[in-house]
Amino acid sequence: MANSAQTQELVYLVTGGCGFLGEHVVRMLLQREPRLRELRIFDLHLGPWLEELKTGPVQVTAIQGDVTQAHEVAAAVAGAHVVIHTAGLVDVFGKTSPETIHEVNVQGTQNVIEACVQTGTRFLIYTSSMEVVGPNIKGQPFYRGNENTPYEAVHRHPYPCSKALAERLVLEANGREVLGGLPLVTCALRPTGIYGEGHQIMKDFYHQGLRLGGRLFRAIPASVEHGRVYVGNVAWMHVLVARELEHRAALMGGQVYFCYDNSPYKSYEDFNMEFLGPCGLRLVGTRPLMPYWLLVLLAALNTLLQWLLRPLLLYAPLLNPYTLAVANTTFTVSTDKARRHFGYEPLFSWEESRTRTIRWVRTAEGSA
Ligand SMILES: NC(=O)c1ccc[n+]([C@@H]2O[C@H](COP(=O)([O-])OP(=O)(O)OC[C@H]3O[C@@H](n4cnc5c(N)ncnc54)[C@H](O)[C@@H]3O)[C@@H](O)[C@H]2O)c1
Ligand SMILES: CC(C)CCC[C@@H](C)[C@H]1CC[C@H]2[C@@H]3[C@H](O)C=C4C[C@@H](O)CC[C@]4(C)[C@H]3CC[C@]12C
Repeated sequence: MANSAQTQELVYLVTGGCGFLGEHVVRMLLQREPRLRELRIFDLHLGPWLEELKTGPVQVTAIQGDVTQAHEVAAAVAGAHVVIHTAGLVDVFGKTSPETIHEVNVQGTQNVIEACVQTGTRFLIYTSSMEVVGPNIKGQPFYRGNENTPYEAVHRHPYPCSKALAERLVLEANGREVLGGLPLVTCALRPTGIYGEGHQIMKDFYHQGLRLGGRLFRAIPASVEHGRVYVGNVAWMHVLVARELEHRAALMGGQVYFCYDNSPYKSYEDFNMEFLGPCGLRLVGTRPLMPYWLLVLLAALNTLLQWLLRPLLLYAPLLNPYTLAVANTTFTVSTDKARRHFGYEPLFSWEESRTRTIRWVRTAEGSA
């Protein structure tokens, strides 16, 4: 909790503060940002857990609002020193229309930028995604790449398209004059696949394994490496960037940083087994049990079914051509840019991240 010996003067706003990552950012700020006076949490859906935070030394203000509504965003931003914009529609399963994804992720981000400019907020941190880079539509591998690795970032899917556009808006806004005449300082953080307490897809795989008698069946070759990063470390990076942006504006303004830690490079499924294994699941097969062409066919069939069933119900399975392409393409990051620019070191070791995640999966056992 905040050390009362230090002056509590800062007001932070976290958009999407009730989401998977947002909640970790909120809790991390309360634990590790002693200069915080007020923490505003802006989200479409407010969680009941916010109540317990309201008894601490920092004023916690919960704001139910929609980033697509410019006036709601401006009211929430007014008077904040720092905005951490994590709100977004994370949908690669076709649950939402491309128009809605664009509206929330792109227009919502534009609204946040304009609110900063109009109200005089100088520091904006945007939660971008690895998918701004890739995997691209050609399925080219990105192997242990960094922020400067050349890669043909071409997308068709609405989610990566929206994240790429929003990231560009944020970076281009760096240096814009805000109310009061000072320049806006922005930067973007690009997590790879985040895991940890609250990771819904991990829970879905867990329950699917339980339904299948404690087994999951390998679908993707073990050689396809997938970048993963622990949610606590992603949150810590956000807190550090927010803290350092003012002092290192010339260096950090307009920059992108991949989020990384010491989580091992593994295939998506093998990585999940690091947690699901100790919870009693087994991954069957050292090689994929189905030929890849059959997975491609099933994924295409799912797209067709989704389209046919749309008037009746929402059919949004995990497997579709896009998720298959992402899962089947190597995308891993190896960089130290965050350490060089703002002194980032992961707060949680791999062992601790793993232990915490296993503990969470176990507690999620009965909550299908
Ligand atoms: N989960 C990942 O693996 C991952 C990886 C890279 C980047 N990201 C990015 O991190 C951010 C957070 O992702 P997450 O996994 O925590 O997702 P999440 O869905 O758990 O959280 C997003 C939050 O945004 C809120 N939100 C959605 N639409 C809103 C709107 N119109 N107005 C206000 N709030 C709205 C949601 O209610 C939710 O609380 C997103 O921007 C996402 O693109 C996530
Ligand atoms: C082929 C099936 C058996 C397996 C399907 C797994 C699939 C649902 C997983 C694989 C990779 C996952 C994505 C990856 O971790 C990174 C991100 C970036 C982030 O911005 C949003 C989430 C997303 C797209 C993950 C979604 C689920 C994916 C596609």
